[in-house]
Amino acid sequence: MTSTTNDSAGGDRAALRFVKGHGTQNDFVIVTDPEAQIDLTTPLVAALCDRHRGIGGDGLLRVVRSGSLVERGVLDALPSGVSPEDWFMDYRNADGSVAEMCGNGVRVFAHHLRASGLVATDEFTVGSRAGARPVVVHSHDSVHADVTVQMGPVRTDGESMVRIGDDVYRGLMIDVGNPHLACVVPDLTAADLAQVDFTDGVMLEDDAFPHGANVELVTPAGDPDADGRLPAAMRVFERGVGETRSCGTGLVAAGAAVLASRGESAGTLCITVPGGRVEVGVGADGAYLRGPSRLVADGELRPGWADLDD
Ligand SMILES: N[C@@H](CCC[C@H](N)C(=O)O)C(=O)O
Repeated sequence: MTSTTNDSAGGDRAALRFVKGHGTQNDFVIVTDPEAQIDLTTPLVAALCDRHRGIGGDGLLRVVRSGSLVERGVLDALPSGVSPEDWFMDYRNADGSVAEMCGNGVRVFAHHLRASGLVATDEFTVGSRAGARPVVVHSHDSVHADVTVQMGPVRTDGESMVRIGDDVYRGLMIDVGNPHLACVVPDLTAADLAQVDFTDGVMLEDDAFPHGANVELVTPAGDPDADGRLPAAMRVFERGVGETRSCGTGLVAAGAAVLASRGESAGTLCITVPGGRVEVGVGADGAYLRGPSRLVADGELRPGWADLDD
């Protein structure tokens, strides 16, 4: 990539290359910055992810060497299991806020590493703020990939409620590296789920999530398929973004919540979201997420693109 320095949202004075990709239509702007030279300010990220004045995306993935983030003071220390030479997914939400993990993001990130030649093997580790995330790239070309991510531990921390419009839903507070409220609503058909109106956002219980949370509504959708996977349908409202068409960590939280609603702690699910379908596995050793990645475009931002005052 062309290196650039950004002193503010409007301070870029060199062309900035990017790749655009998505995982089940959870879409990302990908910026390769191995030595962490870009000052990823909140306004800069928000402008890049803005669908009107920037490229547009649910989030931004910076491709950076883990050790560089520590050297530059972006991270205080390497997260658990992450080596300085590992590629690190420095994830930001569309509003510019930092999040610990992004499951769909890791699939797209791994695809980009593999397709661009930054990584030459199909199995490697991606660093994230939530820790190391081993990946397997089952197949890939320059546009398509099929990727499994080991998503680490899934922790349930009790129950809480959320108001969405006039309705209140109860769910499990689940940590998948980032916080979720996963609400299983068994009597909601897939058609009812599609009608839920997120226009006014979601209202979480006071003090339940000091750093906010992502909210999933999930409905079990019948008997296991021929591979023993439980079908389910999910919609999600993401912290720092709004409603998205998919959320990988949310899919894992939803899968764990569906299993818990059946009195089970392990199993596999095939979950449909507005943007596609993924496989989720939950077990004593942690969870995995398997699904597609698409890289759709390469581009270059023009110097001065982010000037906000004209
Ligand atoms: N879309 C992501 C989750 C991104 C972070 C989330 N919005 C948060 O703030 O925790 C995924 O695929 O997991």
